[in-house]
Amino acid sequence: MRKMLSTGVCTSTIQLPGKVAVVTGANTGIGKETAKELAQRGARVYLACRDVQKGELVAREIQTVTGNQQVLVRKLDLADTKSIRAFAKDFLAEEKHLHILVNNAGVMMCPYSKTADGFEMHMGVNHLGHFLLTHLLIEKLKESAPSRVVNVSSLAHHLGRIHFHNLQGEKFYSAGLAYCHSKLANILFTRELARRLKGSGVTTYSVHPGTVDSELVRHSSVMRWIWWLFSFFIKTPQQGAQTSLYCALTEGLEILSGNHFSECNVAWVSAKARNETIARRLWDVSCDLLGITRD
Ligand SMILES: NC(=O)C1=CN([C@@H]2O[C@H](COP(=O)(O)OP(=O)(O)OC[C@H]3O[C@@H](n4cnc5c(N)ncnc54)[C@H](OP(=O)(O)O)[C@@H]3O)[C@@H](O)[C@H]2O)C=CC1
Ligand SMILES: CC1=C(/C=C/C(C)=C/C=C/C(C)=C/C=O)C(C)(C)CCC1
Repeated sequence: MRKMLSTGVCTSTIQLPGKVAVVTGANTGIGKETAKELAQRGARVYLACRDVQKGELVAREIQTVTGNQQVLVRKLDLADTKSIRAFAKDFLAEEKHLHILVNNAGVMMCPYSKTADGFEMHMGVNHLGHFLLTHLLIEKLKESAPSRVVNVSSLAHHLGRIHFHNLQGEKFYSAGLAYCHSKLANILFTRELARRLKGSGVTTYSVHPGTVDSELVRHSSVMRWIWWLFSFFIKTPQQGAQTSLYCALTEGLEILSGNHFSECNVAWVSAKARNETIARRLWDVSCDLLGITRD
C-alpha cells in the first residue's frame, strides 16, 4: 500500500566523492534518511543537530551502514541565532566547500513559544533560522558552484498566510496555522532566493516530502492519532527523503531553480506562494528581524 502511494523515487545514480553536504535536523526522520543517502554516495556529510548526543548516535549508525567515515555532527539550534552563527563560523573555518545544503529541520504544532531571539517558534525555526543559516553560508555555496539549497516545505503551505502585522503570533495564534505559515515562508524564500541567485551557479528548490511517519507529530495527540490510524498509507522516512534527494542530486535540474517539488516532480503552489511582492517583502522583513543588511 505504501509503495503504491509513494510514487516519487530519486533515480539519479550520481556519486558524490569530494562533495560536501549539510543537512539540518539530520538526527531523525526525513533528515536522517537524506543524510544517509548522501553519505552512501560518498559525500562528506555534516549532521547539523540541536542535540549533539542524538546526532552522534546517528552518525555512528550511518558510518556503519554506508562505510563512509566522513559523517560529522555539529551543534545547530535553529531556535537561537547565536547557535546558528556559531555553527556557520566553525563550518566556514573548517570547510573549503559546500555543495549541498538541505534545510530540513522543522517543528509542527508546538504550543505558543518563542525562540531565544523572541521569534514565534514555527516562523523562527522553520523559516528565520534557515534564512539566516543560508545567508551565512551563501558565499561558500557560490564558491563551490554548481551547488544547491533544498528547503523542505509542505503541502500545508496551501493554508498558510504571511500576516506581516502578526508575524510573531502575538495578536492571534493557532499552532496548526503557524506551521502552515512557516511552510509558506519556506516556498516564498526559495523563489526569492532563486531569483537573487540567477547566474551564480547556486540553485534552490522547495519540497513537499509527502505524509511521512516521523517525530514531527510529537506535539499533537490528534495528529499522532491520525498518523496511527492511517499508518498503512503513510510513507517511511526513507520514502519521504526521495524528493529532497531528487532536488539535491538530479542532473539538469538547474533550469527549474525556484520551483516546488513533490513526488520527484514539479508541483503546484498556492497563489500566495507565487506572489512576488509578498516574497520580496518577506525577504526584507526577515533581513530586518535578523539584523542582516538588505541588498
Ligand atoms: N512528516 C511529514 O509528514 C512531513 C514533514 N515535512 C517537513 O519535513 C521536515 C522534516 O520533518 P520530519 O523528519 O518529518 O520530522 P522530525 O520531527 O522527525 O524531524 C525534525 C528534525 O528537526 C529538528 N529540529 C527541530 N527543532 C530544531 C531546532 N530548533 N534546531 C535544530 N533542529 C531542530 C529535530 O531535532 P530533535 O530530534 O532534536 O527534535 C529533528 O531532527 C520538516 O521541515 C517538516 O516540516 C513536511 C511535510 C510532511
Ligand atoms: C486524511 C487522510 C490522510 C491524512 C493526511 C494528513 C492529515 C496529512 C497531513 C500532512 C501534514 C501535517 C504535513 C506536514 O507538513 C492520509 C494519511 C494521507 C491517508 C488518506 C486520508
